[in-house]
Amino acid sequence: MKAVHFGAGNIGRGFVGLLLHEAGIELVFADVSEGLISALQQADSYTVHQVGENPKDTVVDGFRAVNSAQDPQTLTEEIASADIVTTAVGVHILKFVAPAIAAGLAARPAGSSRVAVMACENAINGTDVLEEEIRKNYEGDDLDEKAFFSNTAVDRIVPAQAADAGLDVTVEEFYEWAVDRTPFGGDEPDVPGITWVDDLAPYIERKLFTLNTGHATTAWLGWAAGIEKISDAIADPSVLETVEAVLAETSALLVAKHGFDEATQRAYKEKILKRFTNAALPDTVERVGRGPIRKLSRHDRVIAPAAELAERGMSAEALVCGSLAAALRFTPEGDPEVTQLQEILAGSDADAATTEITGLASDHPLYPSVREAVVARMAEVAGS
Ligand SMILES: NC(=O)c1ccc[n+]([C@@H]2O[C@H](COP(=O)([O-])OP(=O)(O)OC[C@H]3O[C@@H](n4cnc5c(N)ncnc54)[C@H](O)[C@@H]3O)[C@@H](O)[C@H]2O)c1
Ligand SMILES: O=P(O)(O)OC[C@@H](O)[C@@H](O)[C@H](O)[C@H](O)CO
Repeated sequence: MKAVHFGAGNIGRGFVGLLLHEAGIELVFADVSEGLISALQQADSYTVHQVGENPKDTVVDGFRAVNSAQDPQTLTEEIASADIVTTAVGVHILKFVAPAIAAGLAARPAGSSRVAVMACENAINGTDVLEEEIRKNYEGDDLDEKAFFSNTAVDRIVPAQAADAGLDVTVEEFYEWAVDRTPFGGDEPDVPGITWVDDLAPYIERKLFTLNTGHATTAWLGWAAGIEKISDAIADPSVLETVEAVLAETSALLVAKHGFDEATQRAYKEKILKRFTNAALPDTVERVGRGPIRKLSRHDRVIAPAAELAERGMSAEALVCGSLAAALRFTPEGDPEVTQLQEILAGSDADAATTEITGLASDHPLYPSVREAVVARMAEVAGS
């Protein structure tokens, strides 16, 4: 069995690639970073260093690597004979990898088995986004004979790696890769690291609205407090207090919407907060807070749960006054989305900015409180 994995970054090497390798699957990385690809091509192996209470090193070897920008022919051939295609590139990048996947699928001989395509991104139904882009790019009318598409939820904290780490990756011990079983029709590959589920929606939302909402809030508030590491940020009592308030709101939504048992959700949240405290993991508020435009978009970790809470007449005050307000004030250098967000806040009127940032319609019940937070930040930007 063979997998082509797009994105040989932190999650690619430290999680998805590792689990595919451990399942005995032939692994091919595809990435646009020439330095990374040539390092992978020259290396026999790399090591995944698990840090925390149970440190462990795992060697990954036997992989190949293709530069997807410079060697489309090889990439097409690899996909044409693969069984699995996965991605961990960022949800906004999926449209750029879709043409290569479409070309590889089109090159598969008629009658060959169908490829399982799975996007492993932090987004609700990222594979649906990828599938739509592949369908736009696929030449022919037999795509459904060549591939099927399955949504996933991936969870493992993999920080940005030290400059001298080479290909090695430092990761936390915990991981969960939940995959929608239904498109596999009873023929799931034997990947011991995968948790197969019949209804993925609750898993995706529980992960995104607990871990990622809490993580982002910790990062944005930590950054405002001048803190560099996530483990230090969550140790700050005022940061923790707000994160707890935010997660009380998202937990209430998850319990009401998906019927999670309250005690189970509480334990899930507590375990996540403990993961944030892992001081052996060199994770930073800049990495976790990155991409505020994506993170504040309508279906992501802040506005999606807040909007659903408001629609149900439940409180989203901490999400708006804690998470959103801190995100609007998150201004590290070097993140294009930070620059874009501050430009929107400096240049638009309040209604245009509110809608552009959050995607909320002006008649949505969450809109007035979000607009108020935007107006407060616009006043600061105008006065600075
Ligand atoms: N790091 C984590 O803790 C974590 C955990 C769960 C999910 N995720 C998600 O996984 C995805 C990847 O995150 P990451 O932390 O590994 O980021 P990363 O920046 O370490 O890796 C992304 C990789 O994608 C490559 N890439 C960019 N454009 C590409 C293209 N057009 N074709 C092929 N490769 C391309 C980059 O060169 C990079 O190597 C994101 O969606 C993220 O939200 C991350
Ligand atoms: O990758 P992002 O930018 O969507 O979110 C940053 C972190 O919250 C994220 O990478 C977590 O570490 C990860 O989702 C843990 O499973």
